[in-house]
Amino acid sequence: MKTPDSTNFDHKKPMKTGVLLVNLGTPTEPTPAAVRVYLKEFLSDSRVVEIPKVIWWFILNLIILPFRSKRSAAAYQSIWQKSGSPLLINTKNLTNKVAQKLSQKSDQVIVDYAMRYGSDNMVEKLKLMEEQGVNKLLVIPLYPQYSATTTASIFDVVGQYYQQQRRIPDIRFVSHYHDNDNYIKALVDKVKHHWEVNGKAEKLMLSFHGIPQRNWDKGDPYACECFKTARLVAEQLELSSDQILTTFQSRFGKAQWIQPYTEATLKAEAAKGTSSVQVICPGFAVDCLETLEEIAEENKEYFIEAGGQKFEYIECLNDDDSHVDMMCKLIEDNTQGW
Ligand SMILES: C=CC1=C(C)c2cc3[nH]c(cc4nc(cc5[nH]c(cc1n2)c(C)c5CCC(=O)O)C(CCC(=O)O)=C4C)c(C)c3C=C
Ligand SMILES: [Fe+2]
Ligand SMILES: [Fe+2]
Repeated sequence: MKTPDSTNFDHKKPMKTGVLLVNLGTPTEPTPAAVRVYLKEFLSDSRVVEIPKVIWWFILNLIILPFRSKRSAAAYQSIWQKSGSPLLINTKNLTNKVAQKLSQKSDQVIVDYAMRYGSDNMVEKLKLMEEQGVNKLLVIPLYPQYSATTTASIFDVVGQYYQQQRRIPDIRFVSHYHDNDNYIKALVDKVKHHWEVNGKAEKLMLSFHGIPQRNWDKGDPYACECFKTARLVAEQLELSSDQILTTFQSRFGKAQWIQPYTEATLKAEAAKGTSSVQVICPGFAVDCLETLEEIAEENKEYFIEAGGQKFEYIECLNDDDSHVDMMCKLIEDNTQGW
């Protein structure tokens, strides 16, 4: 029993700041069984699919999971690396470099990554923070543009976790960084570097992951933030409106998603005589299935089959120095006063 005389108070323990970089998550293996487990958790999140639970349960379990797990597993197999899923590898690499850079300034900051779905989940990592004596916590979803489907879902887990805890740290949450100067500059520099090495294509496409049009109509600011990112990048690259294409990929299901669609735009551009495009995906902090397979493989094929000559994919910021620097600055800005 603790009393005012107890000697086991922890007032003298060092105060640690924890930084959790959170990404979507990925299957543990590129097999239909592992992809099924991952998709089931992901697509059962009511932030991701807003269809009433009972109806969605039947659609998900009887139609989507049996077919999609096989199809997606084949896609994952085409990009899988020796040490695992690109999304996981790239997220770990970025985190390690950010941790390394921040450790040069302070030994009281702990940086880790977590995944919203699947392994390395957020609860596990939040517990680990607590065990290491973190009493100030900064959570950064690795989504530059806010969406309820992604960012808010991460917030939900933080809320649910601390609902079960007696002791809650100081908590800060970065809900977006779509117009952050250093993020825009990192994208601009990435494109400029690509131009220096490969020359300039006729058009630069900025392809973002889509969301349902209904979500936008109901107030999700995601599309507006994507268009703002694209506008800022185009301005700094001094591209005119006919040299830049802002599009949305990864449509899921039959409902209308935000447009223009990446696939339809590439086909239309090729058909009207555009011979070369370069594509970058600024909504993804690191390369993953949606960029390496869907854009660099599948959409490249659509463009070339429709008559295009040259299609170049420009990688995500991944663990580039510019990305590490911008993340460190974002962390410093958001831990002011701690
Ligand atoms: C970048 C932001 C993302 C938003 C917004 C987003 C919304 C969203 N996604 C789906 C359905 C799927 N997405 C899938 C993969 C996937 N999605 C994102 C990011 C966003 N999703 C990433 C980074 C990835 C890649 C994961 C990896 O392992 O590399 C998939 C799984 C793959 C597949 O079967 O195609 C699905 C399904 C919905 C429905 C949605 C918004 C409503
Ligand atoms: Fe997605
Ligand atoms: Fe996809």
